[in-house]
Amino acid sequence: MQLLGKRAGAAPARAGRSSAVAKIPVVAGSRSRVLSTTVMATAATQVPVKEVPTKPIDGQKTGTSGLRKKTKVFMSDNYLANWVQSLFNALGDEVAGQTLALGGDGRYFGKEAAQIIVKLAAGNGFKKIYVGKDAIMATPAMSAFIRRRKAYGGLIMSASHNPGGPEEDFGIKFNYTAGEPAPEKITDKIYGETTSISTLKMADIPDVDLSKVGVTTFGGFEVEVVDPIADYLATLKEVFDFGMLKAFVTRADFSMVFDAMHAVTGPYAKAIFVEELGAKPESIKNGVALPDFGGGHPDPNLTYAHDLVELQWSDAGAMLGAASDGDGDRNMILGKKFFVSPSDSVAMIAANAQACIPYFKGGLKGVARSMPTGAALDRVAAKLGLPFFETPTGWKFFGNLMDAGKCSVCGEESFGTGADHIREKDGIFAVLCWLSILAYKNKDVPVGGQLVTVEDVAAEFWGTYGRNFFSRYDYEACESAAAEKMMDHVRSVIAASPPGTKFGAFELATADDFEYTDPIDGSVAKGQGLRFVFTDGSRIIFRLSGTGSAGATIRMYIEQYTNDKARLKEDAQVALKDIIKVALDLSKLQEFTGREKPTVIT
Ligand SMILES: O=P(O)(O)OC[C@H]1O[C@H](O)[C@H](O)[C@@H](O)[C@@H]1O
Ligand SMILES: [Mg+2]
Repeated sequence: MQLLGKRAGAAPARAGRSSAVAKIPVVAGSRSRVLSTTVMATAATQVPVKEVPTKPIDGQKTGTSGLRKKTKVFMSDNYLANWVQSLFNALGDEVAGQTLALGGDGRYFGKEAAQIIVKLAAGNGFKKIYVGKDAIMATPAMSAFIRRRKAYGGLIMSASHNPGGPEEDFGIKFNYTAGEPAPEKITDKIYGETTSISTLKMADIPDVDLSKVGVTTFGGFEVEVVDPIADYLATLKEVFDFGMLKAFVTRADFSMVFDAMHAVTGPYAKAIFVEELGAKPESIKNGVALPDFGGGHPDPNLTYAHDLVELQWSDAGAMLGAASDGDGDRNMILGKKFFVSPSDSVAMIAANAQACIPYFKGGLKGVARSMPTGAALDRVAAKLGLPFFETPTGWKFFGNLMDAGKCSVCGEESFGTGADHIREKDGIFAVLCWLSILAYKNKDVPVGGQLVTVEDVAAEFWGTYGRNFFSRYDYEACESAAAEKMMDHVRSVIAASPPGTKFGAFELATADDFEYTDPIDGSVAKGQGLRFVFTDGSRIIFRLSGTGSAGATIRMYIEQYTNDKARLKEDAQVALKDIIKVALDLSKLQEFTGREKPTVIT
């Protein structure tokens, strides 16, 4: 991937400085006035700029998905401004005259943060910033927006599925020109800049009213407040057959429930499922987006989306149950009394995509999954003769493959599913995929007939491919030193275990610390997870999470394959009991961490 000058022809303007006294007409909403100022102005946009002294702040290193910290930390001193200025410094001259997009998941501090970022964008020579109304834009919607509007990049204010509010988390990340999370080459550079930053370039302009769609200009700088849903919806309409979906969703014998967890997808779900596809308004649960997500933990998994799980396991359960996370990129898919493991979901989508989804009607270019993700997708790739890629954890690793036309559908065990229509994982996309599969498979079933269910789709898949039982145990907020010691111990077990070593009934084929060489740009990512692969294809993997915000989160991933027809519907925890014991024994996890039980089981 070419880093800088990616859209070289687009904006030759330079952010040179002019210290001339500037008389700058300002139109802010209905107000119109003239600012007289002696501060510097960008040559590109003729906006007055204050150079505000600042000092480096420790610990501004970007993790798996941007910078995430406690909201109070983000609100303190120049914490947010330092990071954003460091980003602009890292991008250098490239930003002058460019267009930026901005939005977030609506969490606490988002609107205030947006005002700071607008001023920094103007002060650093951008000529335009799009801001989602009320500073809102779901992560996949931002990716779609950047691509449709050919923006230079976008800033997403989100800590994803982490709780929000004054005592909880805030976050920010940068997505680049193709709508993809910034690659490590950029995030490393940003971090470098945070350690030596001395000046913030803040435009001396008033706050913008973000509650109304419209354009406000300050000299040559433009702020356009946009509907955060329209572009995303337009992209989804290019992927799916909305006519077929509407006909299915409005069937009297179909029901769905989507739990927005009081996070950003509430308004999107209303616009897409209810207004476009005709789902009943009561299909959307917790649809009002709140700055603290109603005090919840907006992570769509069996633990945190428990209201939805309870509903789906009750007699009132819908045919399709789904949930999305804080910023709308994750998804969980449920049938009636049935959970689709994310590793299976991506494989089932890939297996059915060509028949059920217009965007894929020419077939898939290739598929990819992250290393710890269960290997059902591998079997689909083999059967369909598709290129297959195994990447490290983190959506950013799919970007190059997609840009190079090598990957159409990809997914992660961490409730992420997506495709090359954008460069982020996409919760609502996954739900629309499942709706498309159900609509297609039921197209000849008369109303009142025996509908093909989510569980039937899974059973058909397992019947064809066999089943990769998968489970992930999370041990959240462990003491960091203890977690590191455990990982060191596992490394020593790997070093002492040649192929053929027996672990209980399992015979080791290979064990390593996963390393990935990007086939497109040759970049190497090391230390991406300690894995044990056994001769029957079973796997045990240990990683430390890159997204936690307190202590260390240990993730233990377990997988075992069967094509024994009698066992296909077994409960995963029962099927995996023996290998889970092997994993706990070999890692001495309980001994090192003092944890008897995981905090989350997927
Ligand atoms: O296991 P972690 O490092 O916490 O990452 C878990 C997940 O976090 C985010 O959602 C990233 O976008 C994913 O790509 C990643 O799989
Ligand atoms: Mg997310």
